Amino acid sequence: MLISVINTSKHPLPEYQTAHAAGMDVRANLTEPVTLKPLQRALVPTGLFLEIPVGYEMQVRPRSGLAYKHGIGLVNSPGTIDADYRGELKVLLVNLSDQEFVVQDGERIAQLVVARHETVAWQPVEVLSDTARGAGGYGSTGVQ
Ligand SMILES: O=c1ccn([C@H]2C[C@H](O)[C@@H](COP(=O)(O)OP(=O)(O)OP(=O)(O)O)O2)c(=O)[nH]1
Repeated sequence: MLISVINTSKHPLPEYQTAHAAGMDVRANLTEPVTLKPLQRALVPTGLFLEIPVGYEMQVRPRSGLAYKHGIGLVNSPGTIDADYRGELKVLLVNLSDQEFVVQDGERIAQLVVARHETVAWQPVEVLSDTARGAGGYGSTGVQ
């Protein structure tokens, strides 16, 4: 699919690293590095402005390498980019490690997955259909 994009960053557009990857790695666009102390968060700019087709959303997801090696995640994982959003795409990083982490300009900080979504209209009713599960949840079938 095609997504219209304005790239005000000094970096290449997000790209798939392998032929069948689901996520495109997106880069930080910084004038100076951002230091994240343990448990600190930061809204990191990308310099990208998108027009996602109606009926689709973009999910901003963590990169497992950054998570595993440095404890870097997303506060709002996954972030949701709406089709009608015209502002700058930003990434809400959090440092979940016990050591400082420095985000460098151009660093691949997250990945972007585009997905179709439905738009719901509610149908209020008095009764829902019976199922074997009923109201069971939260481990009702066992936890192993
Ligand atoms: O990680 C994110 C999450 C959101 N956004 C942008 C795009 C999205 O369309 C908009 C609103 O996001 P969301 O709906 O998650 O925010 P909200 O807290 O519900 O705020 P709002 O009242 O503005 O919808 O902010 C980002 O750039 N990065």
